[in-house]
Amino acid sequence: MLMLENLSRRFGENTAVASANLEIPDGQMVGIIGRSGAGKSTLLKLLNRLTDPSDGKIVYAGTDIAQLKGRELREWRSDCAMIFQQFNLVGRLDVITNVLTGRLYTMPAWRSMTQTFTAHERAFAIQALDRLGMAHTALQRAETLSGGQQQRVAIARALAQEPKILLADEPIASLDPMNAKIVMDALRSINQQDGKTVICNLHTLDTARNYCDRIIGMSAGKIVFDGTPDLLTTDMAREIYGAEAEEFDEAATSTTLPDSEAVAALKEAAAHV
Ligand SMILES: Nc1ncnc2c1ncn2[C@@H]1O[C@H](COP(=O)(O)OP(=O)(O)OP(=O)(O)O)[C@@H](O)[C@H]1O
Repeated sequence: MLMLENLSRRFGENTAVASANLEIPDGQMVGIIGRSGAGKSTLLKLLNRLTDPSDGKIVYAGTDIAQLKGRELREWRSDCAMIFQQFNLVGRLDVITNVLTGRLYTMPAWRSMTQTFTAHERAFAIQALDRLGMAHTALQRAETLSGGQQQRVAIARALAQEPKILLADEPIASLDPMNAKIVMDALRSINQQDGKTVICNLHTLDTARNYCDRIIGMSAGKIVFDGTPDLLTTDMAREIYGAEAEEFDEAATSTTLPDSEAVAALKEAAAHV
């Protein structure tokens, strides 16, 4: 169980995350939605301590994560793998080396400095790539892959960390719909087959509805919705996405497109607010 207790992060006068309280049981797939600037990325960064809280607690299995330092903090970051919108691979390195860097967290310091990997670690990395359908690219330079392929490698790298929790910050925002589906299917399968907690920031409401057990809506740093997808009403979506959502709704009623097509198109547009 991951618990946030009155967790806040301020940047000067600006409160990016305002007193967040959440309990996330192990094995849940959670989608965080909200407008640009709502505080979604900051919340994820707080979870793996890429940024430090101004106030409050993050508790996992009884440990206050906000207090960790040194080796314990490194171990937490290893338990809590992060996937980014821009993949963050090292382009000039081959795919397998990129995946193996996911193991660096778990190695003794001398081995991580020399970056020597055992046969077992290499086999593990290939297995992770194979799971994402990417084993055949193991020896290719990462920069030669498409965006969708790079994101699959980034997920394999996260798996190589053997994390307890997978955090994904807009994992499909740079991808076309087909690759977005492949990446979201992969995250859902890791969640369901391995029982890992997956928490992802998502721009598209539909994606959150289709893939997540639970949706958290943020607005101006606050959690304004927390529930199952079926509880997320149009009114609530409007509160989360603000005025723009209303404009999209109004446009939906005046469009000449057939209803279902119009709604789908508008939802897609609203998703990118
Ligand atoms: N390092 C920082 N320094 C100052 N302000 C920051 C910093 N990081 C985030 N903020 C501010 O905190 C607020 C929340 O930002 P955050 O990136 O968490 O939002 P978001 O919901 O993830 O937005 P987006 O969907 O555009 O990524 C914004 O007002 C942003 O300007």
